[in-house]
Amino acid sequence: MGLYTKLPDDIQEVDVIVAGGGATGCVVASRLADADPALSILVIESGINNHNDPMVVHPAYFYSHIAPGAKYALTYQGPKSEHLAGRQASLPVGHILGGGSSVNMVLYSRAQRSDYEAWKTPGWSPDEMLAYMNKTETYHGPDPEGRHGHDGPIQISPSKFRSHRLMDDFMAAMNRVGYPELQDINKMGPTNGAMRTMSYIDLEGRRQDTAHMYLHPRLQDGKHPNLHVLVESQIERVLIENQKAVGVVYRPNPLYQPGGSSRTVKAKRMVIMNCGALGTPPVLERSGVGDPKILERAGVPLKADVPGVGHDYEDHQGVMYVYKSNLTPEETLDNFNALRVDHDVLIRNKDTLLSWNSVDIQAKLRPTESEVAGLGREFQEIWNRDFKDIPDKPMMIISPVGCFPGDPSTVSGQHFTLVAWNLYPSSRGHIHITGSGIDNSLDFNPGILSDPQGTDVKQHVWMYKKQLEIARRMEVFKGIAFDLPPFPSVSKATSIEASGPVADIKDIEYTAEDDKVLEQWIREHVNSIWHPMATCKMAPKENNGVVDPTLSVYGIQGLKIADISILPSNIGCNICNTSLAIAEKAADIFIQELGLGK
Ligand SMILES: Cc1cc2nc3c(=O)[nH]c(=O)nc-3n(C[C@H](O)[C@H](O)[C@H](O)COP(=O)(O)OP(=O)(O)OC[C@H]3O[C@@H](n4cnc5c(N)ncnc54)[C@H](O)[C@@H]3O)c2cc1C
Repeated sequence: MGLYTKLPDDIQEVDVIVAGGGATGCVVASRLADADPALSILVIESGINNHNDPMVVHPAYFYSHIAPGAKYALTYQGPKSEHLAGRQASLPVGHILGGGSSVNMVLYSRAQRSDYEAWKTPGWSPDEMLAYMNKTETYHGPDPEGRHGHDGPIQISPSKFRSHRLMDDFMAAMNRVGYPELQDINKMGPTNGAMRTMSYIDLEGRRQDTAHMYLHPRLQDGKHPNLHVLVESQIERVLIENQKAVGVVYRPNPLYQPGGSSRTVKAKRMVIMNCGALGTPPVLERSGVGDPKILERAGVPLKADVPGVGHDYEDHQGVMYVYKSNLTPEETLDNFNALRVDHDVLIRNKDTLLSWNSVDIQAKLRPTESEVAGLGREFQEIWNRDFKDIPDKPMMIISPVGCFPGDPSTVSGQHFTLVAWNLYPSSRGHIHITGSGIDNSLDFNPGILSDPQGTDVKQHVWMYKKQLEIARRMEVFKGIAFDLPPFPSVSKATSIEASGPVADIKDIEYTAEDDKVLEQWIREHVNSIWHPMATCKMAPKENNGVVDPTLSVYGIQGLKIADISILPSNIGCNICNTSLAIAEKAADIFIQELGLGK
């Protein structure tokens, strides 16, 4: 048992290898270890150990994880894209034990009932998934309808710090534009309104990543002698013999241990892929599992013809709208992010600010029928097909963020940001290998706004207008801090600031010409909102599926996937909750298949 940076020589073979120790990998390994302490399990994680790291434990450090050069994240960059006005989209993912759960924004957010219904997969219905969501959590919010878990390992609590003026003001502005406050938008019921957020933190305000909540306690309790965790080590490929996964080849990660050489570990019973939506497809392809054309181009011998690998990448796409405000430095995270306060003192004093992810409200919204009609015929068709008759399906999430989302030392004054992102874009991307080695570059294209009908950008046109109407009705609003789209000077769209009481503000009117300008501006500003998924879908093989409902990779025995890459289709939320539920469900499947715990 133990956590290693170098695997002891005597561990040459285990029962199960968990490839990737991120949000899902830590859950799967822990549940298998509980089911049978005699089962030998090896988790192999590319990043470093996260144990008690203050930058992990305190959610206020979130912005350091998405900043350029972030220590605990890997940034994937797409190609220059005409759909993004020649820009390259970039996307950080967790690269540390606990993966995304160690670096994410700790926002607790669940998918809609209709999301799981759309999967149409036996065993994965909304109610079956709800049981697994509940298994992960101990919910400290009001739960009159019994929709949450109350004895799981992950605590869900409100932040100990709130920016009250920003929070209450945003909620009041939401009401003014017609959206109600809801007690719980995460109960898998109808939603078209806003709630005060809950976070993946305990009552002390500490992050609840899956390494700290699942893995570390089992490594330390003396009851899981066969649970091993190797960090700072990259899986190069899965070893496949006679169409069966029999182990992995890994190497010390040169970022932390330069000059190391590759080594093989055998798995007697199962290899479980948990490298995430951008990590799992390249490992499969280097192992010979994927689209024969891509493998041939990369010089990898084919082991299983599974064309869906790395295909159909989905994500959420957002714009951050930054506003000047009359907030005080005590009401935003800017001083913290700009190191204008002494972090050691905050930590020593257990300051409540450390528990704050800067987001106090999350709203899931739908446009009205007349707003839909205003977005054109093509969008109306998408709406009629995908949204109209599914009333619990939101089109956007919007949240007020209590800080400047870049380097705050480059600006003066206090800001707030409205982050608005669309939930079910039609655009698709991909991630593939270009060569057989782990150091060969990846062909990654998130495909943002690349849908041929051009309706994703229309969603953003609606979101731009809606978020601006909300911002203008906030008492803390003191003008925009982003470059206004270059509307014609005579356009009414240039008159943002209104005089008089917020209750009297009228909506801005836009012309068709304004909308064209807006579309181009959105292409210049939109980016991924850090939710890569669906690159190894659970779906029939002929529909680009990679795994069946038991999470078995088509054509290879003993090879499973249990991370967010298996999502059959997009979900209307931040995606950690669904990742955790997938991991819990996966563990139950594997425990049964392995005949454990009998
Ligand atoms: C910046 C950011 C903010 C987010 N905010 C939120 C939020 O507020 N709320 C929410 O619900 N969700 C959020 N998410 C999403 C959520 O964290 C992810 O959906 C979740 O972590 C996915 O789990 P996973 O196990 O599939 O992948 P990951 O958690 O990414 O784990 C994959 C792991 O595999 C490792 N790995 C990859 N390749 C290899 C290899 N070859 N060998 C060995 N190890 C490898 C990685 O280092 C990583 O630790 C956020 C994500 C990010 C990146």
